[in-house]
Amino acid sequence: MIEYFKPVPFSLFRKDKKAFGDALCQSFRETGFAVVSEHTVDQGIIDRNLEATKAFFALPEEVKAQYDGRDGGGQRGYTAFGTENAKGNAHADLKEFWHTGRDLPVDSPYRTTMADTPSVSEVASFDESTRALYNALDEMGRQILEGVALHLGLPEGWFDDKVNFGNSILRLLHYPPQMSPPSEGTVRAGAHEDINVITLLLGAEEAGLQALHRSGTWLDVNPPEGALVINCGDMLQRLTAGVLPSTTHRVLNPTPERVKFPRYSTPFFLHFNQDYLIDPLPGCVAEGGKAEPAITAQDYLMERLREIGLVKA
Ligand SMILES: O=C(O)CCC(=O)C(=O)O
Ligand SMILES: [Fe+2]
Repeated sequence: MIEYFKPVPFSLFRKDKKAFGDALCQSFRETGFAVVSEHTVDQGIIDRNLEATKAFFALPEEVKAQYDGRDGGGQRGYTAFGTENAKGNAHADLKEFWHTGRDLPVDSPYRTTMADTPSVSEVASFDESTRALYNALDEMGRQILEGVALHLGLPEGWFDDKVNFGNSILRLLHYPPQMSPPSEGTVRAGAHEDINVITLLLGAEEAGLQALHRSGTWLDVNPPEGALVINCGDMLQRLTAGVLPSTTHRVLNPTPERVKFPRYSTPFFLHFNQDYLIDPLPGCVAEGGKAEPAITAQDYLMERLREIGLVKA
């Protein structure tokens, strides 16, 4: 029997980057997902972020509503419970979330499309601890992409100048406890694909995350304590002509024993720079991939945000 999501230790990256990239991408090719153990994101940074996350979501609804990011397509700040729906899904997900974006230099040309993140005054450590986690996951993602580049036969730094000012987003997710059963057909997160290049996910130890294998089976993604879940998004799929697939995934409602427990998970959606033209890699097309027309990261993002209801058509 195939063992899906066998953790790939990040220590291998330091010994042999190509071997790390191959192990990671072998898992991506099979399921679109991989689990990375021994990652180097500082535990203190993770803990401080989680503490600030819990404090923020515990604030009164009207306080959180001051940070509503709906005008900007939900790309920064707060999105209330019951707002986002997965593409093609009639029901909104049973979650609320916060988005922290990149802290750009004052004179950055990317400011025209990338808004600042609101500062949260009610939780003293919020701005600092979310920024620290954003930066740590940004760096971790850059290193993961070195492995991906080597696997694809590209120079190891190939992604560096294509993601260094990317519109990457740290999402703090809160799925509240479900003391009474949710209405028919609603789930914590409906089946969807991620839009970005890769996603680095912390906090998936609380069960519920599943990935749809191409055989049609939903696979439980149950990372060991302290591991990172990494998955390919649509932009990486498009770049690799489908060789590294953006796999459909969802978060199920808790089992009866776990209904009292909230779920806090933290995906970091790593994006390309907005002006990067996503053009399929010739090597992947030669491998038998299916090429789609080139599109800029910004145009692609807007197309997808309309589909999930965060930007009105
Ligand atoms: O909460 C999770 O484990 C996954 C969340 C997710 O897939 C998303 O927000 O895109
Ligand atoms: Fe997702």
